[in-house]
Amino acid sequence: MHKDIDTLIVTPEDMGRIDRAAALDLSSYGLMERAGQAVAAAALRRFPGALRFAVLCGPGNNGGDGYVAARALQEAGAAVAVHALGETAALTGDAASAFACFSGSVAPLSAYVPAAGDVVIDALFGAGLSRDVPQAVADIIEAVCRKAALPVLAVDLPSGVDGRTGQVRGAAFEASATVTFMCRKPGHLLLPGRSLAGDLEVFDIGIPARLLARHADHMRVNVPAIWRLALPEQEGAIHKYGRGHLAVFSGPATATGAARLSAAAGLRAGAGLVTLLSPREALSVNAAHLTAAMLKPVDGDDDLSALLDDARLQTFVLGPGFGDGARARGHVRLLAEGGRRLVLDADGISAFRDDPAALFALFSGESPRLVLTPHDGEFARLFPDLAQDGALSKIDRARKAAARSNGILILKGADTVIAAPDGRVLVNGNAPPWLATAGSGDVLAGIVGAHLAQGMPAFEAAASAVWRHGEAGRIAGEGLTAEDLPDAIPPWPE
Ligand SMILES: NC(=O)C1=CN([C@@H]2O[C@H](COP(=O)(O)OP(=O)(O)OC[C@H]3O[C@@H](n4cnc5c(N)ncnc54)[C@H](O)[C@@H]3O)[C@@H](O)[C@H]2O)[C@H](O)CC1
Ligand SMILES: [K+]
Repeated sequence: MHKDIDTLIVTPEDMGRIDRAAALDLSSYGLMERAGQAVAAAALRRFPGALRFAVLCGPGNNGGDGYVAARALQEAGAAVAVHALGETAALTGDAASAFACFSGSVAPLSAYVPAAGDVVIDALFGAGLSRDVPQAVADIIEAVCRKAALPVLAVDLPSGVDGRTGQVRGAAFEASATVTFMCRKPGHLLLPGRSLAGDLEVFDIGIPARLLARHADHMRVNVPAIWRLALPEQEGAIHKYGRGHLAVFSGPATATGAARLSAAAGLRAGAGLVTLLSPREALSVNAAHLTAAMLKPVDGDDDLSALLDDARLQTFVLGPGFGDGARARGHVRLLAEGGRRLVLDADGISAFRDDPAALFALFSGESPRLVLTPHDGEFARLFPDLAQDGALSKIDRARKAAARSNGILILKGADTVIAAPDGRVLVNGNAPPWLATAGSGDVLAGIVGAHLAQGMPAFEAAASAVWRHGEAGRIAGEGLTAEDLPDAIPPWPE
């Protein structure tokens, strides 16, 4: 994976480790000073019309950033009201130093009365939030966000958002913007944290990149730089078999549309050839709607076995509109035993709900050639224990599921997570909300299949497919239907 730190995602726990390591070489108060100054600068830049900045400071270093910001705002000539949660005498370390440098008055949090023209600087809790927010904080959040509807600038994270999971602990501010330091945290990217954070600014407070790289896990934002080197060759006229042959299983005559969407997306995403494998009873309905894709009859395992004699057929999509669970299981077994690469989606996933271990056993023990594309409901069918474990973030769930299945997980949603068995994880961020429409997943499965067919490694094939799918959603625009998506799949990024 590429080495840039701008795409790194760092858990609050790892960030704490990084801070401590940085404090060996640098002044940790210096880091806080830069953090607080950056918050003040963002506040002045974003809210030039503010009548007053209400800086709400918590008991830890997030509060410390708040005191630095309050001082900087005051020095800039802005009106500032500072309110503290808990006793300021109990502040320790850098937060105590920041408080000592602030010369204005500090009132209790409970005394804050939101006023029109206020901009709230939320420095109550950041990376150190360890439990649900106290009732007094929930009340202030209600007063600020719901009753007074004031703009909020959050320091590091909106208070109440768990930086590790993006989940709300009791209540959370809804910020117009958030200033965080060095790297994004999972809570900035996973929902609902992502929408509560508003516009995110990542400010460099001077922690050396080598420390970030040394302590960070293998979590990143899904950007083209990560998989660009794994893109298929684009040069010259490549023979259509050279661009790979993708096969997509169709459902019965009453449910063929989903597979055709996958097939159309596969062609647009660059597969040289796409063949729809259709039950005989659905051949005519499929034939009536296909132009560029080819069509072959497959009813049972015997038909499929015969087809697998063709070594050019290496990549399959099974699941969209497929229906029949028993048939799906039989086909998946043949494909696995035949060493094929498989995108398993929708009904293909559900087919293994009674015995997920049987699926994982089929694809165990070698480099991943299974890509699973569940939404949350399908995920719970294969990984019920992970789905129910409230302590896990979406990143944790995808990662554990990838390790267990020896497959690439695309755990779908507006904050899709892509995970590999070796621990690599990407969080996707380019999907517009209107991409969540019927058939959208079928298109994604087809793009993943096309990338696999072109020889990309499974993780990179999946990540780039999720990204192109998101771009297609943007290009097709609001109000799109899934039928619009294949034509909107963009070329590979430069
Ligand atoms: N490199 C950086 O990112 C830097 C970040 N800085 C800021 O420091 C905070 C993290 O500070 P920390 O003291 O670890 O945590 P918090 O201030 O978020 O809160 C800890 C504090 O609050 C108590 N607490 C936790 N949860 C609750 C709760 N639900 N109810 C009541 N009290 C709670 C806990 O016991 C502690 O006392 C980071 O976010 C940045 O803003 C630094 O400026 C340096 C560089
Ligand atoms: K905060």
